[in-house]
Order: sequence, then C-alpha cells, then structure tokens
Amino acid sequence: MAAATPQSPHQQQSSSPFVEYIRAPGGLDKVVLRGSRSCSVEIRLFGGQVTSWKNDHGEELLFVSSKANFKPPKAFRGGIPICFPQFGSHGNLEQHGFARNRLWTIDDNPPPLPVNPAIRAFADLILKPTEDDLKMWPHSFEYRLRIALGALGDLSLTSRIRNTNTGGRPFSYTFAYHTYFSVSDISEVRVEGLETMDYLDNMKNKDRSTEQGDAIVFESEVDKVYLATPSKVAIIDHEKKRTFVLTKEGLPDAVVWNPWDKKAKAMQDFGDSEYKHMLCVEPAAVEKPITLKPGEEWKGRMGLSAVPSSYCSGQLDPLKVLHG
Ligand SMILES: O=P(O)(O)OC[C@H]1O[C@@H](O)[C@H](O)[C@@H](O)[C@@H]1O
Repeated sequence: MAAATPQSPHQQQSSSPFVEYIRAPGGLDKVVLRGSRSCSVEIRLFGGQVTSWKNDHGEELLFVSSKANFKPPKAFRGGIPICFPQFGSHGNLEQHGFARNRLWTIDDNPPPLPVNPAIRAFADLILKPTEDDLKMWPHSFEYRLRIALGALGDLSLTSRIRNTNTGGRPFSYTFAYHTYFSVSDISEVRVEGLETMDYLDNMKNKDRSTEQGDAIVFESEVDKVYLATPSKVAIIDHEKKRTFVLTKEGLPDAVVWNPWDKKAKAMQDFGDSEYKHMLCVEPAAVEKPITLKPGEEWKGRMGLSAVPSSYCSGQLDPLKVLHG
C-alpha cells in the first residue's frame, strides 16, 4: 500500500512506485495512482476531482467531455466532481457548491482510516474554506478526501467532513459524488437498484413521484434524485458487456442525470452528441441535509468497480449483479 501524504510532492514521487505527483501549470497539478497492469486513477488538486479511472487494459471508465474546459475557475465536465456544500440548486449557493471550484491540497497528516488490505495506492486531499468562502457560507470546516485504488482496479472515495466552527454553531449541507460513467451507447444502458424508488424530478420543479417496477432505461433527458436508495446500484452497459457496481455508505440518495440532445447543445463544455456516451449516477445526500454540530464529523463513501457482464436473450440476472 502506498499513500500520497508526502512532505513535498517530490518526496512522494520518489517514495512510491504506485503514487506519482505531477506538477502542471495553471493550478492543474495532479496525483496519479497506479494499480496492477494498466489500472490507474488521476486526481486533480483543482476541485479534488478524479478525472480518469482506467482498468487493467488501460480503458477509460469515466466520461470526460472532449470540450471540457481544463482552465480553473470552472469545474471540468466529467470525471467525479464533488458537490459540496450544496447539491444542484437546492440552496442559495452557486450550482453544486464551491468545493468543485477550489484548489485542494495534499493532506500531510490525515487521521487514520481503517486499514483495507485490498487497497494498492491512495491519495489524501484536504479542503478548508478561504476568507471569501466564509463570506458566502459562514462555516468553518475541514473536508478530508481519500481516493483509493484497489489491487483489482476498484476505485473508492471516502469523504470526512468536520465542523470546526468555534462558538457552537451547527451547519447543514447537501452533497454528491457527481460521477460521470463512460458508456458505449446510452440506449443500451440500464440501471438496476433504483426501480420502485421515490424520486424528486428536477425537470418538474422537484416534484415527487415513484419509479415503476422495471429497471431504468434511457430514451430522453433524465434529471432525478432517487430517495432513500439501496447501498448498491448497477449500471449495465449491454453493448460493452460491462457492469459498473456502485456501493455507497452515508449517502441515502442517488441522482441520475443525462442531458440528452437539446441540453447537450446548450452546454458550452459538452459535445452535441456526447450525451450518448455518458451517464451520471451520483451517490448523494439531498432530500435530508446533513447537520453537524461543532466537533462532529460525517463520513460518506463511494466504491466503484467495473465487471464483465453477459447479456443473454434480453435478460441479465439482476440478483447476480446486485448480490454477487
Ligand atoms: O452543469 P453542472 O452545474 O455541472 O450540472 C450538471 C447537472 O448535474 C446534475 O447532478 C443535476 O441534477 C443537473 O440538474 C445538472 O444540470
């Protein structure tokens, strides 16, 4: 196991063959985690954002738009932006909060997390509010993010957010790991684990409805926040014969978003046809904001793995996918 918790980036680079710190101009320094064969994960300090996750054949598993603007202060379109302290427009702050637009730093001294022998390499980042952030959102916090690559290429993100307010003030926030999955063709994708769930429809003024019994498929724009969802969701890419298995802890909700053709055209940093090759499924806490008293800490974890799946006579065995 190797950690990106160096005294200096150069020390880190030399100390582990699995973790590399790469300097880049314009605030785009990144950390690269390397696993077996060609598995890797790339993390930008800007936004604390995972911008690449590759399997052992070196295939990219996350979507990043060919039009992504890699120039701060805008968040990159793709990978895994962090939405904090606000998801979407569920509050008075900028869309999806400010964490995705800030420069994070390497956390030199993170409090320990339980040892996981399956982890091959990890990086620890930290975000604290600037003076300007405090004017917008008057709460002092420490946000620690561990990004870990498992020996078999699994990716996990663990967030620990602590209220460091002095003077006894609690704060509340909403949150999401805004994960952009790369898919071969959105019309060949289905999501299992969210059927029969209640959801808020962002396209209908956050109206509440209930999903039908079937797995979710995609034929038009979708922007829904599924509520109180199970801890495992499967994203099945029939054409690619690949299933993404997403697990989550501390994050009751799951957002599903695809902008489809009209919205795609309206987004400057997104190609007109790219909606066909992406799907966002985002473990989240939206309906019930999380409240922390001073000194309290919240933990929210997402685990991702990509496994081969077979497609026989129109049916996958959902039980196998979801329960192993
Ligand atoms: O363009 P942004 O700010 O990155 O947001 C993209 C989408 O993110 C999703 O999570 C939201 O549910 C959508 O409503 C939103 O359009």
